[in-house]
Amino acid sequence: MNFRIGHGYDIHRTTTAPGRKLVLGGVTFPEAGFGLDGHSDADCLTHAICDALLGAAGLPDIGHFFPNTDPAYKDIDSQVLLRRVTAALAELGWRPVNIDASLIAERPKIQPRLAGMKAALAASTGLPVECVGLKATTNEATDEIGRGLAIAAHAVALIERVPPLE
Ligand SMILES: Nc1ccn([C@@H]2O[C@H](COP(=O)(O)O)[C@@H](O)[C@H]2O)c(=O)n1
Ligand SMILES: C[C@@]1(CO)OP(=O)(O)OP(=O)(O)OC[C@H]1O
Repeated sequence: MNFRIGHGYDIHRTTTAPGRKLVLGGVTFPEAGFGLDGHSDADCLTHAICDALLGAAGLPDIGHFFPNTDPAYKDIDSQVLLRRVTAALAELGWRPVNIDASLIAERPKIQPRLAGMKAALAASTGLPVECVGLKATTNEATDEIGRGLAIAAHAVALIERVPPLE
């Protein structure tokens, strides 16, 4: 089989802890006035994409490869992890074809920063930017995300075998 698809989901609580910046899709939002809680930089969008790629390849999830008990991953830039996931897939003869993700965040406004986020994710996965889909929606003030207590992301990824099997 030359193509596989995968899905990933992640959610992180918002925090106003000092020094904790909001990072989504490799882009920092200093104007947000809050960050996300986590062992890494807590970039839930990038974590969901990592899991979609890993799932497509039939591999265990992000926490298996980068445990949240390992000091090596304290505050790590999740683009580093996405590059490592892409490299791990390449070792197994897989490369991403496209990714598509949805961010669920009451704020900040993502739209003005979408191009920068797509560019960062394209660079980390080796994809052309037009093969990176990204959307944002609020949860219309419902539930914890809607009250600004968390930000979540869903992602899907298609990967292909290189070289293709006969
Ligand atoms: N954090 C967000 C959420 C939404 N957007 C943009 O606004 C549009 C409308 O959002 P709804 O939740 O009312 O559907 C959405 O389609 C996005 O373009 C955003 O930029 N940042
Ligand atoms: C990448 C890791 C590393 O600790 O990041 P966290 O910030 O702990 O985020 P989470 O999505 O809960 O789990 C993934 C972890 O492997």
